[in-house]
Amino acid sequence: MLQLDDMTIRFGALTAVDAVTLTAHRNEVLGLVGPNGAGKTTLFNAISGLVRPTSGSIRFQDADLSRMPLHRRARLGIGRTFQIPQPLAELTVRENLVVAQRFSTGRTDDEQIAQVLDFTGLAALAQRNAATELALTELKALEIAKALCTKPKLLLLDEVLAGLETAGKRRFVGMLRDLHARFQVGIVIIEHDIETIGQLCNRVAALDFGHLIALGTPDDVFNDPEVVRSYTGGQT
Ligand SMILES: Nc1ncnc2c1ncn2[C@@H]1O[C@H](COP(=O)(O)OP(=O)(O)OP(=O)(O)O)[C@@H](O)[C@H]1O
Repeated sequence: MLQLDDMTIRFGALTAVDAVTLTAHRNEVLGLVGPNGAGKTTLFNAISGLVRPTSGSIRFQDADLSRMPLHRRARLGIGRTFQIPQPLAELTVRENLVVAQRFSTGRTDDEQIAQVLDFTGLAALAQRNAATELALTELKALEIAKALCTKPKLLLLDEVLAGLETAGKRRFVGMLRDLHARFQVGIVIIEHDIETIGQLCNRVAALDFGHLIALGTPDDVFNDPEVVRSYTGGQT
């Protein structure tokens, strides 16, 4: 479904993503792990169109994304969440969803919005101010709701569970599993919590200094000596 081929992203002298070749299959849940600064968010930015790769290619369902603007990628079915929730100030929860949906599909689908509000547990908060009246878990649910409203085929989730307590995490893992089954959407998730990755992902890709250093089942990847070394800084 998504194919990165030999993709490199440089910021001046810094190589943030280094010759990464990686496929996310239709409907799979792929984890993306690696220490801080490994290049995970930059990889998402390149897929969603915020950053242009220095070289290499990105294909999504046979379309070449390399030079495609942001909104066209969203229209093709690529949805994403951000590490820091970014609700639009002054707007209600529902209005945030309308804006996200219009941006990517060009229209408003009230039924879909109602379904998504319901699914993410935000229906009772639909008229609240999104920027000032939501708790952290609700803001995170809104991030997912905004992405779901765009009717994605592939969801890029950037540390969507970070900062949640154990019970909140458990609830979100359940929601993501339901979402995957109900909306038939493929997921790539950046996540630091090994247990969460194990509960959600079929496969995991590990990055270190921009390199893809391991790819396989969660067990294989987290037991890979190079992955362990990347997290411990060589002190094993
Ligand atoms: N716009 C930019 N300009 C310059 N350097 C950047 C830019 N964006 C990211 N970087 C650098 O690229 C490297 C990879 O950053 P990135 O945010 O992709 O890492 P990450 O794996 O997502 O880390 P974290 O887990 O901390 O979010 C880092 O060294 C970062 O400082």
